[in-house]
Amino acid sequence: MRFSKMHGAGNDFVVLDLRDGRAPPTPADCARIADRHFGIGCDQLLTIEPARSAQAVASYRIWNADGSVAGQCGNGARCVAAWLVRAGAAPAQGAFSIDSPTGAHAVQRNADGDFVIDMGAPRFAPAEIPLLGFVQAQDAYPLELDGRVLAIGAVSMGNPHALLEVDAVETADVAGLGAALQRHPAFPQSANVGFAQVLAPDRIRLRVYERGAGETLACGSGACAAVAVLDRRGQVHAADGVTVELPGGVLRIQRRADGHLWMAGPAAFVFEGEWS
Ligand SMILES: N[C@H](CCC[C@H](N)C(=O)O)C(=O)O
Repeated sequence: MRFSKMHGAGNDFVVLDLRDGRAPPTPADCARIADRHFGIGCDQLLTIEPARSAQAVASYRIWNADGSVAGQCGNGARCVAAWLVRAGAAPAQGAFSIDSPTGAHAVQRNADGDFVIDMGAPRFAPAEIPLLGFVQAQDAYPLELDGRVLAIGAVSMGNPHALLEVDAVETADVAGLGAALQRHPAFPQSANVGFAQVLAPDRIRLRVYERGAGETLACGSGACAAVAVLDRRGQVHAADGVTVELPGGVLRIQRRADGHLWMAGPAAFVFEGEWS
């Protein structure tokens, strides 16, 4: 089966074209493809499939490296958009729409050639994250972890996110705290755990310990989640745009008048291949 290897700010993907209706790989196949020694290697596998909504040019689905299914992938959405343009299935400069597992997303192109994706409105209601043990949305939730009570932000971008503020991302215990929070009973569907350092109202640094993949070099929905939580706390001004510096690259997130977060960033092709 032919595949494309791509990345968005270092978050890397194997992309499969299933628009002919072929069945998607099983979770076990996804994990094998994602394996960086016995397979091709990627953080997530993306399948491109026929559109599910009338206005979209195609739809996509997302599997993490461990074979688990995800509801959203921001870096993956930009790579899907770039893939569709190169395949001639979407306009190179105009706007179009793609269907993610959790809804349709408008796609635009900015002057730098980056893809700009409408990632939708953040969902803060605990029931939508999901987050157990709380009813009302809060700026931070007191969660006990290893005998300490941490103030955790939580939000859904179509997938669950937790957020910890840190003084310096370099020294954050990303793997330790990330894995522990993913196992916390408050997150019944686990979570992508972001570690954010606020530099200014328009600039943050972020590392993300992703559900089903571990720490990645970038997480698009995680960048949106961090900006959403910090914006709600008044620590960044998302309406003016926030630059999110991740280990693999830079994303720009802006809240528009309708409350949706639009994410701009790169999408790169690395190579094409044949999966036997
Ligand atoms: N690990 C995520 C899916 C990939 C998200 C990330 N790669 C992005 O760019 O948003 C989850 O299980 O919800």
